[in-house]
Amino acid sequence: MQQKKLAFIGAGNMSRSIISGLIQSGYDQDRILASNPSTPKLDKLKEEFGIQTTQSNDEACQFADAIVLAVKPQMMGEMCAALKENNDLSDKLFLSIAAGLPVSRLQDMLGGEYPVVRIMPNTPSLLGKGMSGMYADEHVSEDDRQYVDDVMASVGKTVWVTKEDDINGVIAAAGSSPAYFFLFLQAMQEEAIRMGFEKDAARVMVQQAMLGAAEMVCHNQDLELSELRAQVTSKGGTTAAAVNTLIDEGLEDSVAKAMRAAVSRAEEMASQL
Ligand SMILES: NC(=O)C1=CN([C@@H]2O[C@H](COP(=O)(O)OP(=O)(O)OC[C@H]3O[C@@H](n4cnc5c(N)ncnc54)[C@H](OP(=O)(O)O)[C@@H]3O)[C@@H](O)[C@H]2O)C=CC1
Ligand SMILES: O=C(O)[C@@H]1CCC=N1
Repeated sequence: MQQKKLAFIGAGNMSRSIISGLIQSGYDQDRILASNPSTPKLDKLKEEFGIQTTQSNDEACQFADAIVLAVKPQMMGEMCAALKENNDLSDKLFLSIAAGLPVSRLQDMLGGEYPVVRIMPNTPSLLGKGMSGMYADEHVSEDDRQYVDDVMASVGKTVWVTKEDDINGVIAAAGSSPAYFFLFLQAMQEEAIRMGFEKDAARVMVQQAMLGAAEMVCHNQDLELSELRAQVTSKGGTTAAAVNTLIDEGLEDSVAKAMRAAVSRAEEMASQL
């Protein structure tokens, strides 16, 4: 992989996930820098991954060939305004991981038609198990697309979308979705505790079941998900009783509604920011 000097502006959860994955895959730590207004997260990143850190976004900008815009969408306007005021942004490649902010809006904020790749990653990038959807328009060169793909592929799987709006679908299916699974596990753990298990035992059971189920899915690409489910479900047995309850209680409809809510919220953010 090309090892551009890469700066992360905003050293929160998502930057940490990507940086961790990058270091594990051998990216040169001296070519990664993170900036953040407060120091505790920076100190942790420096200690754990040996990367450079600063409290100055301008310093980060001057260091970098490529800049990951990793602040909350609501902070992006103010942060970019200061960046363009104090720095020459020509020759920079921007990678935005912000939900709900289109490339054109980011270019407005940065004050020029700079190359911006929109990325929708997720936090399992921390373990190299991320899923990132990406979009780039004609301002981004083939080389830069390849670089961004290499960066995100080093922390998980990547997919490119050709219509920018499809990034919102990626948010619903992959960016936000780890939280859906955590909620499901949380509900299961709580019920196992009510059934009398210790908290730790309840957690081990549900997490190992989910890990096993995820591995089954990944290792059986030729089988439909419904077939994997059928293999667990004995006729008239316990699984059928449980799964039919989930279906009768409207699980599938709830999941569909939740995913559509994520898309709607991304659209709403795009119109508000
Ligand atoms: N978390 C997730 O699963 C995903 C998040 N995203 C996107 O990633 C982006 C970051 O989210 P996430 O990491 O969760 O958020 P966090 O709140 O964890 O991180 C944001 C960081 O930005 C810092 N910050 C605030 N203002 C500035 C500024 N002016 N200059 C530099 N840094 C600043 C904050 O510092 P401090 O805390 O010190 O104020 C904080 O450390 C968002 O745009 C989100 O949409 C995308 C996909 C998944
Ligand atoms: O909740 C959010 O808005 C961000 C985007 C996807 C995951 N976290």
